[in-house]
Parts: sequence; structure tokens; C-alpha cells
Amino acid sequence: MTESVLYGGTSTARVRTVHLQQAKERGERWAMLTAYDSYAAQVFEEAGIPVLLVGDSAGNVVLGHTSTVPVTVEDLLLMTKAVTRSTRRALIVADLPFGSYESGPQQAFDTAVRLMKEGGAQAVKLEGGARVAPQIRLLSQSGMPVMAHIGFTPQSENTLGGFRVQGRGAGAEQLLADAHAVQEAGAFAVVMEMVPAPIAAQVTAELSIPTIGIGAGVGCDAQVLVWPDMAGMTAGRVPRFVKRYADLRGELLRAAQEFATEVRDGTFPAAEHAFE
Ligand SMILES: Nc1nc(=O)c2c([nH]1)NC[C@@H]1CN(c3ccc(C(=O)N[C@@H](CCC(=O)O)C(=O)O)cc3)CN21
Ligand SMILES: CC(C)C(=O)C(=O)O
Ligand SMILES: [Mg+2]
Repeated sequence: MTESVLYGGTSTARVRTVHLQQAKERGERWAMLTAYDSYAAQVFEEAGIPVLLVGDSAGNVVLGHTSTVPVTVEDLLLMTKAVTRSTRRALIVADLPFGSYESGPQQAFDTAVRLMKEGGAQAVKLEGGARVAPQIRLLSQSGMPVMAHIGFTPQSENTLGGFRVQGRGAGAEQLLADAHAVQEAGAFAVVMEMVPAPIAAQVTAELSIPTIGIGAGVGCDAQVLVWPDMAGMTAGRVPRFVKRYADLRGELLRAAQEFATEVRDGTFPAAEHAFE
């Protein structure tokens, strides 16, 4: 039996796409988190998270936009560099942002080359099913591993009619067709976002490549969350599929308030923080 290199492996070599396929064959689930900077990347690597996504959710969670639509290749390049410089073991996947791949395989190729060559990413992710199969085919045949993303695709929120579950009723046929199309085109894995759990489980059973769920139930091979959501760093309402594992925002708020209070009352800096 092959030793799992995803969790608890002794090697510092990068997790590779083939390891994720082997994990599926063994029925071993794994976790993916987003990362946008070196702090988070280092912590998640230490936690043994095998795959990190430099997601265009950065638009919402770090850049102050209200959607992923305004995120640029330059934005993602900067963050991808920070994440790849700070990690040795995790597989680093970079999102292709809105407008940087849809017009055709050549455009997708040019963007993916930048994220891999300049950013140091080992793989890229793009949104869409059968529609972007030509892009997936060219990239994967050119040595660029592609993660697909089907179901709710946030870059298309303006045509999908908002944040809605995809693949219900007649949409199930389309979702299954998209899943098979991205696998056939050469994707090494596929994210399924906001898909009914029974449909996501059916896709997972039918595909040989790993499925990564977000709001798609426990029947996927892997799960992904946006890290500031799962760590309680984002303010306000979070999508229903998010579980909060910490209250980092509350902790940081308390720390900032305490620092400000101690500065105002002269408690900080104390003698041990100053020089004779
Ligand atoms: N912070 C953050 N977390 C995410 O998961 C995320 C982003 N940003 N930005 C990019 C996309 C956008 N995503 C989103 C954003 C909002 C909902 C949302 O509001 N969902 C509601 C309504 C669902 C419905 O009406 O069916 C929910 O309660 O889940 C879902 C996915 C997922 N991604
Ligand atoms: C939610 C994940 C899959 C994503 O695409 C992102 O963070 O941008
Ligand atoms: Mg994304």
C-alpha cells in the first residue's frame, strides 16, 4: 500500500496532483484552504493542509471589493508570489481571474504561464464547465495542471442571478455534463460550489478525478473554505456552507483595543520594552 503523502508524510517534497488522485482511490478525504499571504500560507502548511488556493475571493476578503469581478492578474500574481515563497510542501493553485481566460485558449495560456512562471504556482484554477474545455485541454497538454470549478461560479454572479444553488432539477444534467467535460479535457480535480449534496455525491462517484466541495455536502473527495470565513475573520453574514472554527476577528479586535488602551494610559511600553 502507498503511504499517504497528503498528511503525515515525512518528505518535504511538494504534494502533487497524482497524490490527490491516489487519495481518491484510497477513499482518503483532504482539505483545501485559500491563502493570500505568507502568514496564512505558513500556518496552513504547518497544519498539514495539502493544497492551498490563491483564490480570487481575495477580492471580497482582502481587497475590499464586493465581488471577484474586479480582481486582476496583477493582484493575484502579487499574492501568489507571497504564498509560493513561504511554502515548500503544499500544492499551490492560483485562480485565473475574471476576464483573463474566457475569450479563448490562447488568453488562458498567457495568463496561466504568468501565474506559474512569475508567481511560482504549480497549478491554476478556472471557472466553467464544457464552455472552457478548450482552455483546460490546451493548458493541461502544455504542462499546466488545471483545477476546474463548476456549479455556482462566482465570477458569473451577474448572469447566474445571484448567489444560488446550481444543479437543481434540470440543472443536474448540465452539471453532470460539465463535470465529465472538464475531466475529459484533462482537469486534475474539480471544485463544485453550491450544488445539492446528492448530485455532488453522484458526480464524485462518476468521476475518476477528485471533487472538492464548497456547499456541496460530505460526499465529495475534498472540501474547501475561504480561510477568513472559517477562522471568523470576515465581518457580517457568511454563506450557509461556512463553519466558523475560530473567532480571529474578535481576538484581533480585543488585541488592538488593548494596545490602544495601554498606549493611552502609559502602560505600554514598560521598562522591558525600552532601552537604557
Ligand atoms: N468571503 C467569501 N467567501 C466565499 O465563500 C466566497 C467569496 N468570499 N467570494 C467568492 C465566492 C462568492 N461566494 C459566495 C458568496 C455569497 C454566498 C451567499 O450569500 N450565499 C447565501 C445564499 C444562498 C442561496 O440563496 O441559495 C447562503 O446563505 O449560503 C455564497 C457564495 C463563494 N466565494
Ligand atoms: C471558494 C474557492 C473555491 C475560490 O474559488 C476562491 O476562493 O476564490
Ligand atoms: Mg475563485
